[in-house]
Amino acid sequence: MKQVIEVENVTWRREQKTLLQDVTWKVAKGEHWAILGLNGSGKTTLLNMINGYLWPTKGTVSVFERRFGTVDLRELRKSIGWVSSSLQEKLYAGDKTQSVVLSGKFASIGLYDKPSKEDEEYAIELMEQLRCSHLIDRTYQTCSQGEKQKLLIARALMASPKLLILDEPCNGLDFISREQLLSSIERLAQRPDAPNLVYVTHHTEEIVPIFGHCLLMRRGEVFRTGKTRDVLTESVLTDFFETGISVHWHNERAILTWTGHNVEG
Ligand SMILES: Nc1ncnc2c1ncn2[C@@H]1O[C@H](COP(=O)(O)OP(=O)(O)OP(=O)(O)O)[C@@H](O)[C@H]1O
Repeated sequence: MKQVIEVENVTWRREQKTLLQDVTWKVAKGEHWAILGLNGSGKTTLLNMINGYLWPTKGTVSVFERRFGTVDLRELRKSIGWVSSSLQEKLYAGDKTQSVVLSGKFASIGLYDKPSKEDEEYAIELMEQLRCSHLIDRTYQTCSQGEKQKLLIARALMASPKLLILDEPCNGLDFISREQLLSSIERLAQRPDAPNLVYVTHHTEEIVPIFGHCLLMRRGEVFRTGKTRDVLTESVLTDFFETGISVHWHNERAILTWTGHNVEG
């Protein structure tokens, strides 16, 4: 398997609105991508399409070289982890943290099947890797936002996905928790069995060096794809945001400053 995602000339229309317009995006095995775009630019719509929850009006979508329309989507989804705090925030309130992680093995909310000893050990191992094993025996609702995000990533990893989508995982995190979570994600990418990562964010400084490629979405269209260093430049971002942007690289992360005047508050 060489290609993980192949979205070709995809258009999606809903209620006379074109929400995705001729989107082409390819992710090869081993690449980790960041997706950047303003609110409403179509990022979630695109991810829904990759998970087979939406069907393109035009164009084709293949994941793991299997074209939608010819595959069992439920089977395929077992290989895709999607971590989105807004989706899962309320679901596990009273569950023990390790049960939340373990339930990822069964793609269930709550734990209904009896896990094997190996599964239990693997859940603990993942919690250790994500530096959240100290939370064992606590209930999910008592964990902080940053701790919950780590648990949800560990949960997604329980199913050994080949593709892991991290949808704004640093939302609501304080500075330290954010840096800790980014370090966990970097360590995860260095594992020999690491899944391909897709990281959705509004903040370029969260795009750590493991994200070698970047997709810019604007108004339902692909504005630019390419190597992160070629995409996160002053000239590209000034065009993209339609206002003056200066870019300063620090620890191989792009820090943006607004220098333009044509944005109204
Ligand atoms: N089912 C739908 N019917 C009509 N419009 C929709 C539907 N789903 C999304 N939209 C619209 O499509 C546009 C793109 O939405 P989408 O959620 O993909 O953006 P996004 O880039 O993920 O935004 P954000 O960064 O705010 O999460 C928005 O204008 C949204 O209101």
